[in-house]
Amino acid sequence: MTDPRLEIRNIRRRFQGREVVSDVSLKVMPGQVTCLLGPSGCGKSTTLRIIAGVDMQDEGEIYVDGELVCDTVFRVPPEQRSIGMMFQDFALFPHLSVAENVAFGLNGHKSDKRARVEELLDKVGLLSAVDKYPHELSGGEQQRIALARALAPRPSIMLMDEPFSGLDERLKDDIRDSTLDVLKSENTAVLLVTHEPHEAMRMADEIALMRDGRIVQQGAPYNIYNAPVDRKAAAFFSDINVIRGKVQDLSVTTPFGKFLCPGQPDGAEVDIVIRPQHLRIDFDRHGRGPNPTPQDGTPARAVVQRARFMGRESLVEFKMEFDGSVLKATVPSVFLPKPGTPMWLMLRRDRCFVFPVKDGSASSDRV
Ligand SMILES: Nc1ncnc2c1ncn2[C@@H]1O[C@H](COP(=O)(O)OP(=O)(O)OP(=O)(O)O)[C@@H](O)[C@H]1O
Repeated sequence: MTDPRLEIRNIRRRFQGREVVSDVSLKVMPGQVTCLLGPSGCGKSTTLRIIAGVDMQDEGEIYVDGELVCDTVFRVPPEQRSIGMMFQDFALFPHLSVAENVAFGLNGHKSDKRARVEELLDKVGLLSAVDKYPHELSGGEQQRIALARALAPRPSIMLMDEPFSGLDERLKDDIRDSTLDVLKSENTAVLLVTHEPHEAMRMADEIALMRDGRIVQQGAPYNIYNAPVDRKAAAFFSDINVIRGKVQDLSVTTPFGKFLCPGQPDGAEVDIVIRPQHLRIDFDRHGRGPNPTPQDGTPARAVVQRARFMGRESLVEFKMEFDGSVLKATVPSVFLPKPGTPMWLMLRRDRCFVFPVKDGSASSDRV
């Protein structure tokens, strides 16, 4: 098996006695994009700065292609780590042309440098801007030039810290996709920091979900989304519904019948978590609903509280007849039943997550 292009092991960093990076380990393979995803202040940027060599860990090691580049005694200087960087403010040099900006970190023959500059400008779709100056370019174009500049010296690793945050919301997805194409064509190993789940899902081969200085879950976007490690991890990617119950004889009673909770002792509290898109809605037939099915379980009667059109989907809030709790369901396209309409809800049991309630996890879903 090939060595990871980048590997960090057991990194810790403390500021004024407070640990902000706690035992973080991860690997990035060549040609792979790993996203370090988490809320503001969880330690993402600090981790990236340590890898770049502009900050120093208190414990742990960093390896590039299997070679140690930094532990707490040995340290390869940042400029010798073959690491490219793109941070939030990717400021180009205003007095240099596009070509000069991209060539900035390049050594060697003038003709070789020019060839590399043109190759990269072609890849980012801005060969025609070669002689322009940064002020003549839009924000998105400047971002693409900054990407070309960072990639020009062929770094084996690219570190990107919220590189799209300054861009117009409507441009972001296009620029993310074209950036990804360029990064893949260069076979660079990328570690991208973001607090936006959508960005991580769109860009990443692998997501490392970070919370309070620790990586709490790591895996392919599909797995992180569909098998979250806990309630907060589920809530980071979408709105969630939470049905809390107490275990009795290995099961919990809910508006949708009994849920099996193997391994949970009597009296233990559990949260049954379901995303709004996994609730199914059916019509009321004079007080009767659809028949139970093995997959959807028992339907539960509910009354529409309110319905809103959200653009791609409609969000409908229901009050459950069983216990007065409120559950949210999303429906593709336009579905706006009137408040007070009785309906039936079913939930895909294979899409529910059951988590034991930990002390202190009562109300907040902040990751
Ligand atoms: N040089 C420093 N001195 C003291 N505290 C610091 C320093 N750098 C970062 N911190 C603290 O460490 C914690 C983690 O910061 P960091 O910038 O790594 O988080 P982040 O997840 O990247 O957040 P954001 O997305 O807001 O940048 C924060 O509480 C921050 O205030």
